This record gives sequence, structure tokens and C-alpha cells, in this order.
Amino acid sequence: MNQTPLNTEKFQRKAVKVEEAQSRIASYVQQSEREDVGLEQAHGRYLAMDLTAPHPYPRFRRSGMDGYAILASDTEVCSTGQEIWLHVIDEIPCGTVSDKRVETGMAARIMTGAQLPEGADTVVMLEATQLREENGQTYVGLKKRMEVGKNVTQIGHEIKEGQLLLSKGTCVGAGHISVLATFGVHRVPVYRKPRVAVFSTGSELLAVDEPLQPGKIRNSNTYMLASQIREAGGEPFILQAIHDDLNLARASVREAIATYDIVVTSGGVSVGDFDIMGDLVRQEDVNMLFNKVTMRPGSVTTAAVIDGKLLFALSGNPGACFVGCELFVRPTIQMMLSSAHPYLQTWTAKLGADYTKVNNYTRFVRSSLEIRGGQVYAIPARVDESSAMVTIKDSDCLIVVPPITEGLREGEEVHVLVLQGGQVT
Ligand SMILES: Nc1nc2c(c(=O)[nH]1)N[C@H]1C(S)=C(S)[C@@H](COP(=O)(O)OP(=O)(O)OC[C@H]3O[C@@H](n4cnc5c(N)ncnc54)[C@H](O)[C@@H]3O)O[C@H]1N2
Ligand code: MOO
Ligand SMILES: [Mg+2]
Repeated sequence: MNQTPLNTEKFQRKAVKVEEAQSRIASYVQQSEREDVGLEQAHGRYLAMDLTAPHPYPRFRRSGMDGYAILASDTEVCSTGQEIWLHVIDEIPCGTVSDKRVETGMAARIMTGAQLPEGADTVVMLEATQLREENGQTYVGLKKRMEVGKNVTQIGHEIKEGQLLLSKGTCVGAGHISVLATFGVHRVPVYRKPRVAVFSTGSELLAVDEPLQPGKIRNSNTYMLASQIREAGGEPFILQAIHDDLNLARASVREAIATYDIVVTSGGVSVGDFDIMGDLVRQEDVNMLFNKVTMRPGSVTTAAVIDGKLLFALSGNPGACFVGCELFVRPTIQMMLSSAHPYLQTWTAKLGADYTKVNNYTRFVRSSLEIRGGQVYAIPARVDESSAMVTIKDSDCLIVVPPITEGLREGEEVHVLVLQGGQVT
């Protein structure tokens, strides 16, 4: 009988730990380059350089109230119950600078946000004063002793000149936009979004707009991955899904590697006869970083370097595909953007229900976070197999279940990785 030799290389894989896999990837990450965008386009982008304050903020002594700018020393006599009357020498609306100097016995009418006139050191609010006209002159009366600097915001109260405003790698949100606008940064230096090609492999895959056919499913991973990539700060490019054909896969990967910064595929990484990505990364011109990780789901997650660029061949099982992207693709994008926290944040929570599945790999169990009596609980999804798709949407964290446990009991303390898109309820 004619026998084909068994390709044992395909399934004899050396599993590496998640941290080891992450560090192998990290050594190939290259920072994205800088581009400048308009302030209105900066939301959600990552700063490509440290920004320092070109001037103090506030830049002038600013009134915090509508009232009168005075000298606090004039009010000292009020502590004995005496009322004082000050000559009103000017009126200062917001945006103008008085050319008068407030001396003892004088006051200037001032509006909230206006620059204090020379000489004045304190603002008394309008409600604490009364007015008197005499010989065409206006006098303001007050009865309360004021402390120096009351209702005045000093120069540099918030930011000193030269102080670090925002660091490189900051993800720009509303508060940062306000800082940028305040300091006149109308063109914002940000990292170009890493361009990430995404495509799925699988002869069973239908486009999402195709009617179902026997034995076939619609391609959900590609769109899920594109969404995860966007959340991580990358720009996804959806490429045509391919059949389980090694030559086709090779051509698609080559083209994608030449055009994009990162390539992410789903499917075909296990040991099945048509698991072509597993074969592709074992070819000569491919530097395979790992093809097995001691994790579940996603044990067959594979990564390689081709022409200096990273290829992530994620499992086709939706749960494994999702976790593989969060643990490996997301940090890569985040590192390219100089994010200070490229990896998912770890929190400590209490387990919201018994979790009895055990195995000798670390499990990343999709779960939802809940606050009960001021304590964070993580509730494992009822259906959490690697092949299960529908509970991914209900998850805002992954409980990390270490290998070889007896199973975990409700109320036990666990570590969870918080998912970016999640909402604690
Ligand atoms: N003999 C063994 N069989 C399997 C092993 C093993 O170690 N030995 N590992 C299992 C594990 S664990 C996983 S995870 C899967 C990995 O499978 P692949 O990465 O090779 O993915 P496929 O075979 O292509 O597909 C698996 C599953 O996912 C569905 N799929 C694929 N692509 C998509 C997509 N774009 N959208 C939605 N769903 C998709 C596909 O139809 C399959 O049902 O292997 C186990 N087997
Ligand atoms: O790679 Mo599989 O997802 O471990 O179950
Ligand atoms: Mg397979």
C-alpha cells in the first residue's frame, strides 16, 4: 500500500507562555511615524511627541468673580466692624487690560475672567458691596475683611511655563483637546494609525450579505477583528477572504505584507488537513515566532515575521480569535503608538459564580463585570467555548484562570483583564 509519510511537524508544536509570546512580538514592533492633523481630527489619536507649555496658564492674574479689584490691606479696618468706601477708578470687561493702577483707597469694577489691574491683589464679589455716587464720582462700600488673593487666580496656577503638558503616547480625549486648544496647538502631532490588513481563511465562509448555504457560515471574524483593531488605535483594511488553499494564502499574505504595517488572519492555524496558515508560517522565508501558546482559548495562535513585518495568524474559532487579538494584536498596535499601557489592564475582582473548568493552560474566560455592594465582581459567561461567538458581546473582561486549579469558587479573588470596549454596570 502506498502510504504518505505523516507530517508530525504540523502538530508537534512547542507551546510558549503568553508573556513569552508577547515579548517575542514586542522585539519586532516598530514605532509608527508622525503626521500632523487638525485639532478637530485629533480625538482618539495618540500623541507622537511630548508637549510642553509655551506659556504659563493662566497667563495673567484673573478675576474669579464679577466685583471689584481692590487692595486687601484696605479692608483690614473692617475686622473692627468698620465699613470702608473706595473710589471706583475704572471698569474692566473681560478681554481688556486696564491702564490704571489701583492704589490704596481705590477699586476697579471687574468682570469674571478679566485681568487684574496693576496694584490690586484681591477681588470682592459684587454681592458683598454697595454703591454711592458723590460729585459725579462712584464709591464702592464693603464691610468684610478680605484675605490677599481672594477670588484671584494667579499666573501659572494650573501650568507653569515649560511644564510637561501631555506626554507622547497619550490617547487624545476631550480634556486633552481642551489643553491643546488652550495652548494654540491647532496642528496636532500624532502617530499615523498603524494600517492593519485583515482577512479570513476558510472554504466554509460566506460574505455577510450572502444567503446561507448548507455547511457554510458567514464570515464574522473579519468584522470583529476590524472593530478590535479600530478600538486599539489601528486602521483596519478588510481584504477578500480566501479558500483553504496554501498558494492563495501565500499570495494574499505576501501582498498584504508589502502594503500594510501588520497582517492579521483568522482560521487555518490548527492541525487539520486544510489548516494552511499553520503550513505557511513554517516556510523558509518566514520567521515563525511561535505557533502554540499555553492559553485557552487560542492555544494555536501563531505569529511570524515576514520582511520585517508582523503576521498574526489567529484561530478561526471566534472566541480564540477575539482573545488572540486582545492579547497580541492590540498591544502591538498600542506599542506602535507609544501607549504607556499597551497590554490590557489587570484588576482584582471577586468571582461572581463558581468556575469549575480546569486544564493545564491558562484560561482567559470571557466575563462581565458588576458592582455588588461596592465590590467588583466578574461573572463568567455561561457559554464560553472557543467556538462560541454570541457571548463575546456581553464580556467586558477576561478572568485569568491559572493552569491546574481545583476550580474556582464564587467569591474567590481573581485577576481580570479589562477589555477596552467594556462597560462596568
Ligand atoms: N486535532 C486537533 N483539532 C483541533 C485542535 C487540536 O489541537 N487538534 N485545536 C482545536 C482548537 S483549540 C481550535 S481553537 C481550533 C482552531 O482552528 P483553526 O484556527 O484551524 O480554524 P479553522 O479550522 O479554520 O476554523 C475553526 C472554526 O472556526 C470557524 N471560523 C473560521 N473562520 C471563521 C470566520 N472568519 N468567521 C466565523 N467563524 C469562523 C470555522 O468554521 C470552524 O468552525 O481547532 C481545534 N481543532
Ligand atoms: O485554540 Mo483553542 O481556542 O485553545 O480552544
Ligand atoms: Mg482548523
